[in-house]
Amino acid sequence: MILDTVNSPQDLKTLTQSELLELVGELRSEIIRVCAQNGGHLASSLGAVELIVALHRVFDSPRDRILFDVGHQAYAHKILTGRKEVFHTIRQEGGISGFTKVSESEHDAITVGHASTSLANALGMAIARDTLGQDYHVVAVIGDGAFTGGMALAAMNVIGGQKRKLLTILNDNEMSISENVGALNRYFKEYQTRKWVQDTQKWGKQVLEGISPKLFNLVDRAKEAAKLMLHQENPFYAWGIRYVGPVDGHDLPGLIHILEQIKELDGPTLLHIVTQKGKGYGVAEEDPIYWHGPPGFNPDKPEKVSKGYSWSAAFGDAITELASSDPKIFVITPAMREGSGLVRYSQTHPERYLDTGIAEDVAATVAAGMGLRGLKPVLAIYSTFMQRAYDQIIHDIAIEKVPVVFAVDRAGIVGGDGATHNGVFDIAYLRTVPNLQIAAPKDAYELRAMLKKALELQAPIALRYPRDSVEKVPEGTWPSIEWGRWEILKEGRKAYILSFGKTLKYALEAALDNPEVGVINARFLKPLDQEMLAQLAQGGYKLVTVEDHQRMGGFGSAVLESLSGLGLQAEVRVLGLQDVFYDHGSIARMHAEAGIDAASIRAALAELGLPAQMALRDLR
Ligand SMILES: Cc1ncc(C[n+]2csc(CCOP(=O)(O)OP(=O)(O)O)c2C)c(N)n1
Ligand SMILES: CC(=O)[C@@H](O)[C@H](O)COP(=O)(O)O
Ligand SMILES: [Mg+2]
Repeated sequence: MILDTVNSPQDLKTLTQSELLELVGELRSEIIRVCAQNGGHLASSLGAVELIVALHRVFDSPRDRILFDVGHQAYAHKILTGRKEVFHTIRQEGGISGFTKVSESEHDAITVGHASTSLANALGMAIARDTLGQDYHVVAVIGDGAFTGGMALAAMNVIGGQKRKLLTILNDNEMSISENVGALNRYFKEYQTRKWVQDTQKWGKQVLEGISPKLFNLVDRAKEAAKLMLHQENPFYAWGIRYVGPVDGHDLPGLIHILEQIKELDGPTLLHIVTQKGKGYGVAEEDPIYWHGPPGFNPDKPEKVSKGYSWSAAFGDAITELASSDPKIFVITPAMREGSGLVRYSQTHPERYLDTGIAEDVAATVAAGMGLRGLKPVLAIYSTFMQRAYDQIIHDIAIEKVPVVFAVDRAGIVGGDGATHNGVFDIAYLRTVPNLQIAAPKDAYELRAMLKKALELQAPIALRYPRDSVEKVPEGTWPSIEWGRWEILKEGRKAYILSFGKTLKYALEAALDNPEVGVINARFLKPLDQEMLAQLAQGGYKLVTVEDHQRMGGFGSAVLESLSGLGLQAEVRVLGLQDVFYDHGSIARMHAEAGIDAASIRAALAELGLPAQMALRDLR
């Protein structure tokens, strides 16, 4: 195995071309083997293997900074940069991250997981390099999906204006998680099919063979001048960025050659490479959507597995049904059709469905525009990605109470994706926004009831639910709900656990067999059910609040603030996530570590003088 001899990128420098090609195959096998075990971002990583080998052959990491947007395509980079022995631990508890992470390796230039940040980061590094009088290369690798993000496009604008030496590699596989969308995607597709583009590529390749970097510079300038006439409408030229491409991103010798040439060029350059998502693994090439981030599978007999009935599916089914009888409903996703459970909706109501690409900010403001003009927009968005739309939520939606319903998925700790993807800030950042209501259903029945009612109320309302499975509800079931009222799930004589959503199960478990302790489904997080809260305080009940969200600024804080506002006192324990970032790993274990699981609730109750009546349970 060539891979056995490669312990750092330096080891690539001495390999022959055929050894490098062999290495590409070995890397693919290793990526497939480990993704089969752990799950992971398979298709994206398979598509970037040649590029990563070429980059480490030509550039000199960690001196040169190589930035991977999202970081989900960088598995080969991890293996080649000293992590092959631990690669099998990727995304596992205590193992390496599924994305690049500065604290994990000196070769990881940025900590990432959210899309479209690489270019601004790269520009910052280029500015730091120039300001400090240093000399190294900065290379940003960004996918066509991540390129649809406003951050990437706005950074391009600054990069073009700055004219600093910086290489952007656009890894174009025509896919985001689902098919990529938008005008640039259309442009690139069409651009590649033009005969003169293909001819110039061939010509360019021939001319480039065997010429010195100096001469290349001259040829490049001449070519550039010629191209400028042809490429009149090329957006990169308009931005003042040298465009090279499109080139075959799986032609390793070709890539190495072109990178060696481009490396010498001054100013900002964009290399456009064309790759295939899932390259080298039949099933992933055929269905890169499923194999974007599959759970574990049998590598010899790769089959799709059902991930069970998820909250996302429950939302998707409910909104599909609702939209069938309400022509004003319009659903928006920022590039998360599959993850948000919207495949069925997008097929049933294609005329009332919009994928904005990775542009959460735009998605929120598009929803605002729709809401202002008579539609009932529903923005399906992951809690973690909604962070990108905070200003829009305040400025474009909340101030004027524009009726936008937010279906906030992946709320809480998410597991394998780790700190960048945990949806643990949304209550804190949303509850400070006036006019915005927040609710969290306990099951799919409540989700349906809340969604229907939220659309009737015509107000900005966020419904949050976790990355989890949920019991399916028969079609046509539309329970009603008393809006704003909490629900007593179990009566208690001395204390109540207030919780909602996923952590209700811990609350029920902790209160089981303990007649002193009751459980309340505190499903309305803003506004809180002040009436019930006042009754609890006035009744002298002790309270424990539990949430799968940061303790600071979350639901428990809201309870304390409300009590203070009501001029009431109660003995309260607030259980929530600690003031730290939670990495990838087992959700249950992290809940235990954070102190929000059933055992932690019991401990909090014991502190309040309500020890669990374990004897009863243990006797059974
Ligand atoms: C801000 C943000 N929104 C959404 C996502 C979810 N997401 C992760 S990868 C991806 C698609 C990226 O497509 P591309 O950059 O072309 O990479 P590919 O998977 O095709 O290699 C999306 C939408 C994210 N990581 N960050
Ligand atoms: C890299 C990225 O952001 C997505 O691929 C994400 O990992 C999807 O998460 P889910 O699996 O929860 O949809
Ligand atoms: Mg792509």
